[in-house]
Amino acid sequence: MEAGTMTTPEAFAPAPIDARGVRKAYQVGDGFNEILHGISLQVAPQEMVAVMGPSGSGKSTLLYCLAGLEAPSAGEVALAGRPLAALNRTDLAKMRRAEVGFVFQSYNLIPTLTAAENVALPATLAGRRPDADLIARTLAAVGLTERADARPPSMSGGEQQRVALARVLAQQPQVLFADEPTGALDSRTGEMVLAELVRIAHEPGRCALVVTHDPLVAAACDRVLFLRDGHLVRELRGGSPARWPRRSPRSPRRAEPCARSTSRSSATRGRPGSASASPSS
Ligand SMILES: Nc1ncnc2c1ncn2[C@@H]1O[C@H](COP(=O)(O)OP(=O)(O)OP(=O)(O)O)[C@@H](O)[C@H]1O
Repeated sequence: MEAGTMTTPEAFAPAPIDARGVRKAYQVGDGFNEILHGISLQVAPQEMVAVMGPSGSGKSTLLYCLAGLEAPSAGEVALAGRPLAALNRTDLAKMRRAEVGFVFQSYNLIPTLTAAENVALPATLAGRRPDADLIARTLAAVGLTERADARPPSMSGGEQQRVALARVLAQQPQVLFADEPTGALDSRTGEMVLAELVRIAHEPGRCALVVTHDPLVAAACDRVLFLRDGHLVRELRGGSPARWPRRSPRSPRRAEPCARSTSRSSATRGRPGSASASPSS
């Protein structure tokens, strides 16, 4: 298998997440530093895929490019069959609100809204009347019925993460992206969140891509992709820790220069915790 290319069997097509030759470069001084060197991957309907790799290998950058939160420097990304490059800002934002859910380590909750109002937010932003029954059901699914009227500053990190998850459940997105979704949680809450992610990802017409360092999260996924130095270097099915590589995969060949590049600042970067990671973006 050529480094940087991961394919899904034909039987799974069409893929709700479809990336071809994705490159991402940042301006550094007078030059560019390419972080992703031509990544191709597909995630099939009802599939949950983990992306693992060393710190700095480009996992979050990849997730942000796939989710439409950052524009690739080159290559193509299609979500739910729609090429992102063909969408203007408004349509991209609309599509993200309607079809894409985000679960990040920091929860992007609005502190002045109650848990229930935060869960209702994607519907409110999309101009729909929130479905009170659905909101109650999703809060119950994450064990937060009693906290529906609480506001995020009065909630624990685990509770906030579960509100964020309930918001995604209520949104019922076709494509779910998660960045270290259990990273800040105690093991019991982490297991609950993971179980919900697995359940959502395996519903008809849905899928999930999860960036994680956590072997338990990866083990719950259908496939694990390993990223190293901006290349996809290995793919394992079944997510079984017993079959993971004990040594780091061999470094791939050097990247070719990228076709075009973009710069960004941390202010515009949609890192977890920043506004651009919110469902309102
Ligand atoms: N705005 C930016 N400008 C320039 N370089 C950046 C920017 N954001 C990230 N990088 C660089 O891109 C590389 C990959 O970062 P990224 O956060 O995607 O890695 P990661 O695999 O998710 O790491 P971690 O596991 O530590 O979160 C790093 O070298 C990082 O310094």
